[in-house]
Amino acid sequence: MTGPDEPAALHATDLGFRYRARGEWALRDCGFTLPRGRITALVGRNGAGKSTLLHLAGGLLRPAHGEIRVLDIPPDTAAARTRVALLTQDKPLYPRFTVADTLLMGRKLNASWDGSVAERVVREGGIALTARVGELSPGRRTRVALALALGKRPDLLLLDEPLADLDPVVRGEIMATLMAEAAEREVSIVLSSHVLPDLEQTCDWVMLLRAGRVELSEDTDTLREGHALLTGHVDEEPSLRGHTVVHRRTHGRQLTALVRPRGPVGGDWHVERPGLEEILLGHLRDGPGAAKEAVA
Ligand SMILES: Nc1ncnc2c1ncn2[C@@H]1O[C@H](COP(=O)(O)OP(=O)(O)OP(=O)(O)O)[C@@H](O)[C@H]1O
Repeated sequence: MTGPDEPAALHATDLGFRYRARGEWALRDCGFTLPRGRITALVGRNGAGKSTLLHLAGGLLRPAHGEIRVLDIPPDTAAARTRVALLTQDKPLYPRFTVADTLLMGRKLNASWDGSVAERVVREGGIALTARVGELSPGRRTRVALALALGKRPDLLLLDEPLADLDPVVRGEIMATLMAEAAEREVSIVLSSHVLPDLEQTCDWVMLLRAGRVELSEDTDTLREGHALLTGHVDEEPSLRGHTVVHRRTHGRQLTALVRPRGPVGGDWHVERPGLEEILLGHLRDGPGAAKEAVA
């Protein structure tokens, strides 16, 4: 976790939201700080609350409870609208506009517009400025929407599943563009994604939501160092008492356990350092909050 005085990209206190006054809570009791200058992966099962959180951060929704701040200011202010760009899943673009028209609209709507950045992002995807947006493939439309968001020169970029409809090559290209932008301008990026393998090389902070609550919010190195993948005979299992077993599976008499050790682990285990994907999958399958999810 970051300290309370460190500048935050996103900061929430006791945040709650429900879509209808009497409906289920989509987010509840969320308190977290995402540090600035990082690429944060927002992960969680379907319906965990990722889009809701990004919409709250983008000022499209208002909290029913608690508070969320972006770059230490409220999201529904003019200052936040200038400094924060949100790319939603539906990527609202005008299908009859050409790509050039779309970028011109970006210039007219944003005082801080940088056409060279937007054009570079479009050009890198081999997209003609004369192409009509409605005739582009979904992946190319995503790139145009991203160009519009980056051309705004935001300090915080919120991306709701930007990789969902892209092939692996384009996903890699988009992630490279985002990383370059983050490194060059220290843009803070928060992106929700189900494509775990793509997050390993790019994200340096992870927040995992489960049934509307924050289960993890950590630096990825700390997360890797804090987990161990143990393989051994099932009879060794009692030695795991007192440690957090995030996920376990057996194959015959062999037990493999993803563990968050609380001190030295006894027993006769083969110990490996798991990758980020393995850690996140373990938590998503049945991390500590899984029982709560089952009844949510
Ligand atoms: N417009 C809406 N009206 C009512 N309930 C909604 C609406 N949008 C989302 N929800 C509910 O809020 C909860 C959180 O949904 P949300 O879309 O934020 O999850 P998510 O993690 O983004 O899911 P996914 O990975 O499927 O996109 C879910 O229970 C969902 O059914």
